[in-house]
Amino acid sequence: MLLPPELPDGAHHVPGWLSLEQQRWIIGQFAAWADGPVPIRAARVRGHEMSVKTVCLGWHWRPYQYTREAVDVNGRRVLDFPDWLGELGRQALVEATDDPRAGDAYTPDTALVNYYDEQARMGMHQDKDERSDAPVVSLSIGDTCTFRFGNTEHRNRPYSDVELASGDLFVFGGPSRFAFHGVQRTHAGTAPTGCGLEHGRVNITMRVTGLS
Ligand SMILES: O=C(O)CCC(=O)C(=O)O
Ligand SMILES: [Fe+2]
Repeated sequence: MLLPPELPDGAHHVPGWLSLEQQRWIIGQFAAWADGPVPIRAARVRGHEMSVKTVCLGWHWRPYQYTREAVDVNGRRVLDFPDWLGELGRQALVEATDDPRAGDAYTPDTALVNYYDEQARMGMHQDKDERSDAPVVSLSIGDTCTFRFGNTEHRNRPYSDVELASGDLFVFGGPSRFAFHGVQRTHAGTAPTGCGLEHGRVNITMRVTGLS
């Protein structure tokens, strides 16, 4: 029998957490977010465009800083972080951790919404531009990807390769909040019918910036 990979403390994978109807609805929102006021774009890291395209809510992220205005795109303020997304984040924490209080104090104020085409990847990195150790809640829709979740020390082993499919929830908090992670590849043609996306993968990570 193939057992799911073991994850370090603070990391949780909940397959199929979002219904197809929720996935479709979120993709409808994504289509509007991607149009602007700050259109979706590939952020530049040390002069190179990332293969992933990103649109942000609440705070605009660019390597390696958050601002209210998208100074590296068109200078406009990003859309507000929606209340429904924060509510979903609190539910996600409760269900991922099996702790009914886990969401009580969770008030994410930014979401990075990434679009991966079949070539896109994301190298191993830590999410550490936030001034908060509150958990990151990640939702995936569309094609399955191979997500590598590692340790807080470096990019190398030990790590676990997890297949994140459409509707899956992944949470990393506590001792895993600053673990290295990345997307090794996406698997073209694996998005389920009815998820709202025919090609590619959308990932939403909500975070607490700790900024005001
Ligand atoms: O696409 C994913 O599953 C992870 C995205 C990610 O690590 C990030 O946006 O920092
Ligand atoms: Fe990340």
